[in-house]
Amino acid sequence: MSITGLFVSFEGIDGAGKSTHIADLAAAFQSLGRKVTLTREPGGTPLAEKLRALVLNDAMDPLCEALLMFAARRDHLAQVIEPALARGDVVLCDRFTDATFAYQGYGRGFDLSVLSQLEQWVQHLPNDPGRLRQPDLTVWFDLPAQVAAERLATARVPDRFESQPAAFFSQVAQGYAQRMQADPARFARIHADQAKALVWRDVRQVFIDKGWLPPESAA
Ligand SMILES: Nc1ncnc2c1ncn2[C@@H]1O[C@H](COP(=O)(O)OP(=O)(O)O)[C@@H](O)[C@H]1O
Ligand SMILES: Cc1cn([C@H]2C[C@H](O)[C@@H](COP(=O)(O)OP(=O)(O)O)O2)c(=O)[nH]c1=O
Repeated sequence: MSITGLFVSFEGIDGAGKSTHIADLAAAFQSLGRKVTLTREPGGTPLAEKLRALVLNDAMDPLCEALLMFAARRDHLAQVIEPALARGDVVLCDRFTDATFAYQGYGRGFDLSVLSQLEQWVQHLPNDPGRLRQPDLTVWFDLPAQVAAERLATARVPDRFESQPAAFFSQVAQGYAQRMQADPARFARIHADQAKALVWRDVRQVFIDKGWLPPESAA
């Protein structure tokens, strides 16, 4: 019997807590005997990691930024995500296309219709060009921009996005809210302004409710 692959993306402004919980989810799936592909965007392949280094560090205009995000995504889908899903893996991806709409679209103010067109070109399914590859579930860590800034102040050296002012992240958060409104069935919104253990409890519950993790395996 073939196992169905699962594609889960994790979203939220920088410092929202995605990385903190993705590793625990991977462990929960692995303890069930599932093979997990843990990956991230921009990045996930040698080429896409090179594009990541450029886009996080070098100054460029918003179109260039959007094109590089989708170029990295194209390679990532072809080399990592599609093969992993075909094998039946659980793919846990730290950010995907919602981030491009939220950061380049709502944060930078770039034309959303151009982003939609790029999404069509890059994400059509190899065997079914009429359909787009989208995550089966997107976990959105929703955290006020001010709280995220406080967490990051002590956590790491900021990159080109992390050094943006709180107003930028409020726009990005609005972008995530719009994306969720457009496709509510795909999203699970997590109230990330809680202690880590409570955020983990809520994240875990989303997967239990989907029937993807049994309650006892994730305790
Ligand atoms: N619920 C939480 N409460 C307080 N600090 C947290 C919480 N979740 C994560 N952090 C801390 O905030 C920082 C950013 O978390 P991280 O998981 O790297 O965010 P992201 O991957 O979304 O950018 C880290 O130092 C992390 O330890
Ligand atoms: C995937 C993606 C990320 N980004 C930005 C968001 C983040 O600031 C940055 C890198 O994301 P991320 O890997 O989440 O960084 P970190 O682990 O350091 O929090 O790239 C975009 O602007 N557009 C995109 O399409």
